Amino acid sequence: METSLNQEKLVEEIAKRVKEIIELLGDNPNREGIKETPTRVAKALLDMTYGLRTSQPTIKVFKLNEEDDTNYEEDQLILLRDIQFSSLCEHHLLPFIGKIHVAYIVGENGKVAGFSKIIRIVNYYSARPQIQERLVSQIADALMNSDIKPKGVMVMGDALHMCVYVRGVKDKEAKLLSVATRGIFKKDKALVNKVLRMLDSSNKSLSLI
Ligand SMILES: Nc1nc2c(ncn2[C@@H]2O[C@H](COP(=O)(O)OP(=O)(O)OP(=O)(O)O)[C@@H](O)[C@H]2O)c(=O)[nH]1
Ligand SMILES: [Zn+2]
Repeated sequence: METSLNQEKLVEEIAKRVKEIIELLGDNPNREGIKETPTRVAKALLDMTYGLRTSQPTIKVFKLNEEDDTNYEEDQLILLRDIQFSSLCEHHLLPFIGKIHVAYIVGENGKVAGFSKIIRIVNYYSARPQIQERLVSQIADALMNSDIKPKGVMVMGDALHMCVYVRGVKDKEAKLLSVATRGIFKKDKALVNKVLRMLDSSNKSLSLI
């Protein structure tokens, strides 16, 4: 984690530059309403990019069948849906916000990931300048390379990009959907479609084949 000393220095240095930007934009950075803004912006930027300065959270795993004799289904499909995320588009440093869905097939070791740890991974890779396609790929790789050693992973992002919403083309409806597949999901299109149906059984157009 960042030390508070580093954090204070960073806030100070970034705030200095934000103050200059406010001036360049034509506002008075010393007026009452805005004089604390450079510090607030600096803190917000640091908060939204903490993933650049910290290491990836550990994915705690549990072994199915460790303490009981339940006959767990082989190749169990696990889907975490509707993980809300916000990230910063690397082209404009504006937020993109939406949902990430993560599916995986339990590997031969019978290990599963702690639910919250996957959300921590989503948050971690979101907390940096990003593009959505890289975000879903990094989450997929983090799970594939973790101790759960799944047979496959599928990560889907569904987000509104503020750089498209508030500026440029100003499209307020367009959402970007991106999917990263690893392992068995690369070969088994029926499995991919099963996940898509689970995510939205009412929207048949989500089918990829
Ligand atoms: N594929 C993808 N594109 C993104 C993402 N975030 C932003 N973009 C796009 O990245 C592109 C950057 O294009 P540029 O032409 O360099 O930027 P620009 O002049 O601001 O483009 P406009 O947005 O069209 O005004 C734009 O088309 C953005 O919509 C993302 O996560 N994935
Ligand atoms: Zn952008």
